[in-house]
Amino acid sequence: MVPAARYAAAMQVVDRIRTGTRASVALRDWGRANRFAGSGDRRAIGDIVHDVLRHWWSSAAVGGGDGGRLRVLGLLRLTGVDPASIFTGTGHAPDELSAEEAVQFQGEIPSDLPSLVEGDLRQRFGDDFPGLVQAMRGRAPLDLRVNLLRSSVAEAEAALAADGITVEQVPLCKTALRAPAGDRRLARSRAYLDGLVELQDASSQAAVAFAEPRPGERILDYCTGAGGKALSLAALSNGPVDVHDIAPERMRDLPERARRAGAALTPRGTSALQGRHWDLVFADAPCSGSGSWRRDPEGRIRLTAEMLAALRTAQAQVLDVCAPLVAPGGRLVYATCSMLSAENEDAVTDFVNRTGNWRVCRTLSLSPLNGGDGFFAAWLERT
Ligand SMILES: C[S@@+](CC[C@H](N)C(=O)[O-])C[C@H]1O[C@@H](n2cnc3c(N)ncnc32)[C@H](O)[C@@H]1O
Repeated sequence: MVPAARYAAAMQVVDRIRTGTRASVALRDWGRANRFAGSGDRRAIGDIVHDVLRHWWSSAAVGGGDGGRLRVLGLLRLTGVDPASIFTGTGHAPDELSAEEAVQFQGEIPSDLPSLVEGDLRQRFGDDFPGLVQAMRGRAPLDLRVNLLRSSVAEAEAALAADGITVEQVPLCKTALRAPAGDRRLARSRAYLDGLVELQDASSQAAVAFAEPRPGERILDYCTGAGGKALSLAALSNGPVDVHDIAPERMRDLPERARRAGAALTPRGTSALQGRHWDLVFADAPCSGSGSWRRDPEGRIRLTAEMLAALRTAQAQVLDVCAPLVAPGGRLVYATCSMLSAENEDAVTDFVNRTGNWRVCRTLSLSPLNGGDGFFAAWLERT
């Protein structure tokens, strides 16, 4: 497919997303209905669609409407691509621009953050808010975590270099390496297949390092999910980690991941937690994911006030259930990949006020302005 035809396809997909279809479903359906398109075409169309999602409101404003065609027009203008080179009307390219569509947008460009959270972020970031908005429109970097159970940072760098993958260290965390975005050799590289490196954003790594998992400690990852943090906890503590999730099926790939990483992870059902204690309980709570909206840009257009309220309830539950699991003298580290006060500082302040015998010792607050995803962590101890 020529580039203009890919943009035309992206317009169709965006039209479906706009009416509520998940982006992954709309892209999959488009691929099934257009079998002539190769994997390179499908990837390129997906990239355009995700760029539109990252510019959801600004592309509509600058393009002059909220349909797929005008959002793609807006995206081209915002990213400095001449629309006339795409809207040619030839072959499978989009039709030429009408006189009305050719009129340039004059006015203030919206932030591409949902109005539900924009005020909070504007207040939090102050003078840095415009920089945050710009950063959130970009694509997320491709970060790796060196698995200290299998390799040193230098050895991992050398193994990646042997497969032609050049990485750079990320200042956010000593185990974090950044690979060129979209480097598809990674999944076949020896460093990855042998468990020397894992895919993990540098801020996630920094949140685990913030919890200071130490050798010999009893550690529970209470919201394990796919297990990225659990593997990281095991590597930093050089010891076993107990893993739990309210939806255990989310941990189904973990035994294989743990085997590859050389990590000792022990699944614990909810009933098996009663009456037991851990020196470190790590609670990577369900959240809006606002810190990773570059990676999952659809999240920003789907978030509703009801979802946020439900997440706040779940976060409070997670904190309340985790508190009694912490051994005397131990710590509870609450983490989210969110940048919203409601899910972060407010959630831990409410917990401290509710329980009366916990305090916040310190917090970590990261955003894309620090170079990785947005992330929050709070170190909580009993008073
Ligand atoms: C942010 S994700 C965890 C991501 C994971 N730690 C990782 O590093 O890939 C949150 C997880 O919390 C789980 N969860 C939600 N509510 C929970 C609860 N009340 N108790 C325990 N886990 C819960 C979800 O099933 C989900 O897997």
